[in-house]
Amino acid sequence: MTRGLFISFEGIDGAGKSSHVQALAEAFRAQGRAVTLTREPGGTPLAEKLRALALNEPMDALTEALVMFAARRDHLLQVIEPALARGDVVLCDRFTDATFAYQGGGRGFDWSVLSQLERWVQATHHAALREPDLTLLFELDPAIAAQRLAGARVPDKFESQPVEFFTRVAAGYGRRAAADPARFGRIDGDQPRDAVWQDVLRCVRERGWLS
Ligand SMILES: Nc1ncnc2c1ncn2[C@@H]1O[C@H](COP(=O)(O)OP(=O)(O)OP(=O)(O)O)[C@@H](O)[C@H]1O
Ligand SMILES: Cc1cn([C@H]2C[C@H](O)[C@@H](COP(=O)(O)O)O2)c(=O)[nH]c1=O
Repeated sequence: MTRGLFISFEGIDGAGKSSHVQALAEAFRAQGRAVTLTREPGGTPLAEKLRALALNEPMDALTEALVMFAARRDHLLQVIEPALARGDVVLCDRFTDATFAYQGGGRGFDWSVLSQLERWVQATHHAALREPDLTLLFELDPAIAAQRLAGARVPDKFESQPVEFFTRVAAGYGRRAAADPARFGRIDGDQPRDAVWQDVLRCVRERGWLS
């Protein structure tokens, strides 16, 4: 049976990851793979309710981290693990690196507490610590990301944060990538869309997952 693959997409708000999630799903399907396309926070009815709270209601950093991990636990058990067990390619728009980047980097919440929560939440019957096989990290200067988002949509609680917040979020992502460089494909988001897409394809092809 084909082994499941777990790929997450990360970056500060406005870094330009979203359209590439759909395109990568189509590339895998064109080669005969079943794809589960999902997102965090969210991906199940319960986790989508938690998403609405997390993105709209004011709360302290620990509460925010707990809501993200509660949503993740439900999503992992209901969607991600069953899909990987079937042999699907799971493409997830954000996963745990976002909690380290936003709650750890952006909000300044304790990194070691997040690591403990990660170990509890991501231990399942199938894996001692479920993590993506590949994380595509879209990197873009926060000032450019803010310009791209300006006027594009009504900002949520995170998108309304100042550029300095996203500078700390980007540093949080950098810290996660430095700790586990083999898992990360770092993509320069400050390029035309097609060049970004070619970099996405290169990261997946060099692992032998797409021809
Ligand atoms: N390579 C690019 N060059 C210029 N603009 C881009 C590029 N990629 C995306 N954009 C534009 O930037 C904005 C943000 O893109 P997108 O929604 O894909 O970002 P995102 O990383 O998914 O953000 P979020 O996580 O907040 O949803 C959109 O208006 C999109 O059209
Ligand atoms: C998983 C996760 C997400 N966030 C933040 C990051 C974004 O601002 C929103 C999600 O919005 P998107 O448009 O779907 O990217 O939530 C977070 O703060 N912590 C997390 O763990």
